[in-house]
Amino acid sequence: MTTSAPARPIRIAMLGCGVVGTEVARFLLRDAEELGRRVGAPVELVGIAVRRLERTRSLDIPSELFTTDAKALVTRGDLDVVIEVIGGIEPARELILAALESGASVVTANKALLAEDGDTLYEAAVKAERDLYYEAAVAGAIPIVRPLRESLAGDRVERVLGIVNGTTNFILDAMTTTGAGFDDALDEAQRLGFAEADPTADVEGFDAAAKAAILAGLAFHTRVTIADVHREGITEVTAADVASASEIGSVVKLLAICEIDPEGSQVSVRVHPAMIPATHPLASVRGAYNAVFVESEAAGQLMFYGPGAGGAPTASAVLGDVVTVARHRVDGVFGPGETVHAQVEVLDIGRARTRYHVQIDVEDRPGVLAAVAEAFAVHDVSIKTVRQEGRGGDAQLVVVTHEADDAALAATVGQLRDLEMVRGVSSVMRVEGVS
Ligand SMILES: NC(=O)c1ccc[n+]([C@@H]2O[C@H](COP(=O)([O-])OP(=O)(O)OC[C@H]3O[C@@H](n4cnc5c(N)ncnc54)[C@H](O)[C@@H]3O)[C@@H](O)[C@H]2O)c1
Ligand SMILES: N[C@@H](CCO)C(=O)O
Ligand code: NA
Repeated sequence: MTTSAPARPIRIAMLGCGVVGTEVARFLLRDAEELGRRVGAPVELVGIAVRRLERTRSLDIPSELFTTDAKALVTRGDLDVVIEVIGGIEPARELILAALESGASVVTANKALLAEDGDTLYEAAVKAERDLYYEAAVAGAIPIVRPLRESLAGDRVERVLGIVNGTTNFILDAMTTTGAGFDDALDEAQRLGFAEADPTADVEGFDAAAKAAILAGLAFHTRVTIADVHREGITEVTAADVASASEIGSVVKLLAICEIDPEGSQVSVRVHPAMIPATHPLASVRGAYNAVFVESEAAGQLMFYGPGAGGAPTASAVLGDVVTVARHRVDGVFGPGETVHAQVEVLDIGRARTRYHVQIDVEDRPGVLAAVAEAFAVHDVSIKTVRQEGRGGDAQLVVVTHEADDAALAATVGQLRDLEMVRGVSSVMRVEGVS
């Protein structure tokens, strides 16, 4: 009987040691022995690139691991895995490309880079015959990249609806629960540490748009970048919108929506606030949690739920990828890459179809309802329900439409605003998650 020689160690380097990196290093160092058993070879964290060494003193990580020369670390030539948790476009892109060229597989949490220029990275990984894994980039700890890329690879995904930004979900949830306006809810989110001092990327929907681009590419086997994603944030959502949603049995959520038409030739990828029925599974996603709701032909409806951010939860997703790509290195193989063969057109927002909730302040006199209904009719927008409430000499009309083109709805709203008996259109919001 012969016994095989012990496998050589898997050497891992990490770029960045911030919120996510600190937790990745902590678990990797603490659990190295157990992770090595799962991988089938010892795993060794051999270096961590940081911007400033002084900042590392307070961390419980051996000081000899740190370097400020990220380029030298990734090109040292003996690495199996490089973890990129710096974020942003450069130098992350340059370092990932250098790591792949030097023979390492890469695990990244960098949604911004993948959504802007994923192609360059995916192609470099294929050329280098190495892995590029990024479970942490979408919805943190929640397994969603791998389910789309592998588990659902034999099915036809029709729609993905995601709450993929915890900060905005926390704010909208607070507005729903307390009746607060956006500014007060944002202040509270910042005070509790759920929103950053500069909340732009979250509240303006940039973070969710990057994740939507990644999800759409995976779901529909095509290339989608952040430039293709229609984006609206939550800064314009008012307490009145939230109250109005509640009156129709709905809640307001910031959704990342990826849809394909039945012919499989056109996709819509968009991020905007929307009313969803309180009975929809996404409506019960509270606080800073994330969830991704997937509808596919054979599987039907699937929901993935959990913590979408935070150091330790995000480290869980990073380490899952590290174990997977390390196993591949031991076996001398690499995993499934991106499938981008589908020839689909990404629709302009004007051609996206959904339902709308429109709140119109009008004079309360004969002929007003008819004129309002006419404005919808001429643009081929069919009305599903109308509710009227008296307000002194004025009234408020709340119209919910059937499915219509976004451009047709915009033209309708334009015409309503021009009507002499209309005092204003106080809220326009899309309605999603209604079958
Ligand atoms: N924080 C989360 O909850 C979360 C969740 C999912 C994904 N992510 C992603 O993970 C990545 C890291 O996020 P984070 O929250 O840890 O950010 P962070 O700002 O806390 O950490 C990034 C670290 O990288 C360091 N850095 C910057 N440039 C560097 C360079 N040239 N060389 C070495 N180090 C450099 C910074 O000094 C900082 O310490 C980002 O891509 C982010 O989008 C974060
Ligand atoms: N800032 C993001 C976490 C990282 O993607 C959020 O609020 O969900
Ligand atoms: Na994830």
